[in-house]
Amino acid sequence: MLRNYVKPLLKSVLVDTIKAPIRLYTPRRALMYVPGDDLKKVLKAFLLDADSIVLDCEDGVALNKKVQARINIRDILDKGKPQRKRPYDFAVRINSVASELIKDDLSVLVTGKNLPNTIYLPKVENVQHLETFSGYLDEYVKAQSNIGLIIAIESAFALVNVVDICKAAIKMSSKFTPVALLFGSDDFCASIGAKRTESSFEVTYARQKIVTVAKAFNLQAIDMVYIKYKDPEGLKKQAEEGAQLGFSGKQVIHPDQIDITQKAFMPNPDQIKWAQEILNAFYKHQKEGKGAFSYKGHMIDMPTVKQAQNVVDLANAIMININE
Ligand SMILES: CC(C)(COP(=O)(O)OP(=O)(O)OC[C@H]1O[C@@H](n2cnc3c(N)ncnc32)[C@H](O)[C@@H]1OP(=O)(O)O)[C@@H](O)C(=O)NCCC(=O)NCCSC(=O)C[C@](C)(O)C(=O)O
Ligand SMILES: [Mg+2]
Repeated sequence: MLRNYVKPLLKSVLVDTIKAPIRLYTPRRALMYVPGDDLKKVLKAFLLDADSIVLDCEDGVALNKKVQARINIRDILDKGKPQRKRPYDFAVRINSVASELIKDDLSVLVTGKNLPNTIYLPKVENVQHLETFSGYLDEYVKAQSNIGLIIAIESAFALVNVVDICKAAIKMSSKFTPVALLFGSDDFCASIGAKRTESSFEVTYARQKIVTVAKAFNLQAIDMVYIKYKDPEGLKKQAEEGAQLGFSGKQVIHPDQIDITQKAFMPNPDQIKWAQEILNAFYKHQKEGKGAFSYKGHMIDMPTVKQAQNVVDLANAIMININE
């Protein structure tokens, strides 16, 4: 299993020799949606191994089940975050600012003694949406809090505004911290009138823009859903492509999608070893006052060192989760 090969490596190669402080990193390789009104699925989700569990109040829940979804989620929060062998991100997808359901969601979901780790705000179109959300959070969350915020980009207008949205999110955060940009490809395709294809070439620009902007603002980038949940080969291909594009993780809708997706976003043992060697060589050369240096015939400078640090952060975070 994946965990079995990472653990010995972490013990013998990563943790013992790493010289840099381990930075906080919450992995979100698979971000698993669970309709909040469906208690059976909600309870099952906590037995699964997804890095992030998103209890949904939005589009996975029918209009006449929204109240039930809120009640279920609040009940779970009140009992305390369910324990799992491996720590995980407990997220809630509320309804969008434009939906007018958001106040009802927040009035139930963030007014108890326990908050979710992360709020996922769908269909963020512009800076005003964030300001409205931030105002509601100030109104409902009385204590100091630092909830993570996932910002979903799901329309042409949102994509055009994404840089401003990120700039504003980082400045305005009083009760929340932006942690990720997420690509809502189904709504996005509806917004631009694209026809879906097998290769997904119609969303290439949007995917690359979201990754680029996310990384520019030091946020995670979460790739689109693969809706054919009975097609593991297709999922693997799309998940690996997402990892190659630079995404940090991917949205999933079914338990069978978790393992394939998390493997696609997990650095393999060779990559972990490579990253550790680069970091060790970097620290040695820094002490000697050298910036760029040579490693196995390759010129290594800061961008490569940062890539190596990303690999080490992810591997460490998966095994030694620092989320809570
Ligand atoms: C597709 C469905 C209906 C098939 O559900 P099913 O029950 O027919 O499937 P199954 O194969 O029979 O399920 C096997 C077992 O897994 C369970 N199960 C199955 N799914 C889940 C789940 N998600 N969470 C937890 N448990 C789940 C299910 O209850 C069953 O448990 P059992 O063996 O104990 O009886 C089901 O998988 C499901 O409801 N998935 C979530 C759908 C959803 O949330 N969609 C909205 C998110 S995507 C979106 O909004 C778009 C986006 C981003 O905004 C944009 O691109 O714009
Ligand atoms: Mg959507």
